[in-house]
Amino acid sequence: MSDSQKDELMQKPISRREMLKLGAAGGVGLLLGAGGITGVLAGSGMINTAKSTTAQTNEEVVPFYGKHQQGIITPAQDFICLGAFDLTTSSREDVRKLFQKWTQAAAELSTGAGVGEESNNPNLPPVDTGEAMGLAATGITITFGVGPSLFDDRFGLAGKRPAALTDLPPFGGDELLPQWSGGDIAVQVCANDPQVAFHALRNLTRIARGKAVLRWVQDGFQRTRTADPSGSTPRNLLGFKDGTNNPNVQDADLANEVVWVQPDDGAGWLADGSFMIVRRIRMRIEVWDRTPLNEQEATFGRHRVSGAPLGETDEFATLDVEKKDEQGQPQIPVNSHVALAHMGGKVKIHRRGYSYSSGIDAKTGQLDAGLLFICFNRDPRKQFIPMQKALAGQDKLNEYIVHVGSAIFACLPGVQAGGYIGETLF
Ligand SMILES: C=CC1=C(C)c2cc3[nH]c(cc4nc(cc5[nH]c(cc1n2)c(C)c5CCC(=O)O)C(CCC(=O)O)=C4C)c(C)c3C=C
Ligand SMILES: [Fe+2]
Repeated sequence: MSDSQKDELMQKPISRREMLKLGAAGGVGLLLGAGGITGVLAGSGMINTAKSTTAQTNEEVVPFYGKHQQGIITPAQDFICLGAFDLTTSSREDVRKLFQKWTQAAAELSTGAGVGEESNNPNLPPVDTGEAMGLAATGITITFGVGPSLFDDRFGLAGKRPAALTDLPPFGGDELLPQWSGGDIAVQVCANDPQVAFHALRNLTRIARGKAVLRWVQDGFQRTRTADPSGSTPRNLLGFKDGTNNPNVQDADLANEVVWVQPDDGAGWLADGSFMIVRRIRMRIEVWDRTPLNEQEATFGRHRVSGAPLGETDEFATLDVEKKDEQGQPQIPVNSHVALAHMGGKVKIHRRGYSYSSGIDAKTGQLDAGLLFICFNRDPRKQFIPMQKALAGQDKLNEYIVHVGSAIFACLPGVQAGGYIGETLF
């Protein structure tokens, strides 16, 4: 096995079954040397021999350490728990220490373990909160980002603010609420189990006590892999397949073009990181549910059942916004969501959003549900912002949605074992 094959193997989420198959074929021995399968699984975090708060077996472990943070181009897990924090300290050293502690905890949590050493001291609160005890890692990823406000005058970091970490401009139709917007730091936890995801954010919040407090938290979900083992494109709460024409960011060249900040982009410390945009977009579900099918399809520019562009039958058929029907009219309405978001094929973003459902609006009795839109891009000034400007102006979908929350974060580069997230900044 070549070094690059080994690297690729170590970066990929790998199931316990796959690891056992590899072991049987002798591949694991070759890869990791002596120690046997138990050593391999312990080393990979698939079973934890050191802590009693851990899972017995972990079906999927995504390695925490690497060139990039996980949770950005990692195929989306079933659940998200996204928290934005405000710092309560004004000491840069405190912030650095917080990131060091968070890095250690996140690396532990990523293996399916609890945080810290269990003390069993009856006179002290347990170190880990315990609700994930015995649960598998379920592909958990924890991703850290910093917002524009971190670069104000509190920490002496103003000179390091990347120009691309700009405050998002107001867009037409925005009805943003402060309780769903902004934040000094974002912690995105994704996992294939909601309790595993919640546990991680809760324990990271606990670690931050005295240094940072939660500003807002939003949970989200997709259909689970149990409901759709084939892993076809998930549907959003308006019933349409959502994610079909995402760029293939497993292609390293495309990911470098669309997602990853490059060393000469202007902020060297952020190279291999990415910009995350979060928009909490509420759907006017009750209005949509009274809308005829042909109108719904014209709104997106795609067929509801197949997900194909209008006039086509295959979900992955090329989106040709120039194509005319028999009457010489555009086959895909020019004000449809995809016609506008396509941006002539010249501007791309990597979308990684989740549906959310947060009860009802007490004033109207209507559902507070929609899309926790998340995208990653290399430079929001050239990607997300012009795209959202185009959508805010004309998108037919605007009749059925309203943006109520907004945030932008610079997701820090990945780290190797021994380092800490944010080491190039603090
Ligand atoms: C500014 C970026 C975008 C926002 C905000 C946004 C909101 C939003 N989108 C949907 C549902 C769908 N979006 C689809 C495609 C699509 N959307 C964007 C960007 C934003 N969407 C892009 C770049 C694309 C791809 C365009 C292309 O080149 O084809 C689709 C179609 C299927 C797909 O390709 O994913 C759906 C469905 C909702 C419901 C929503 C706000 C609530
Ligand atoms: Fe969209």
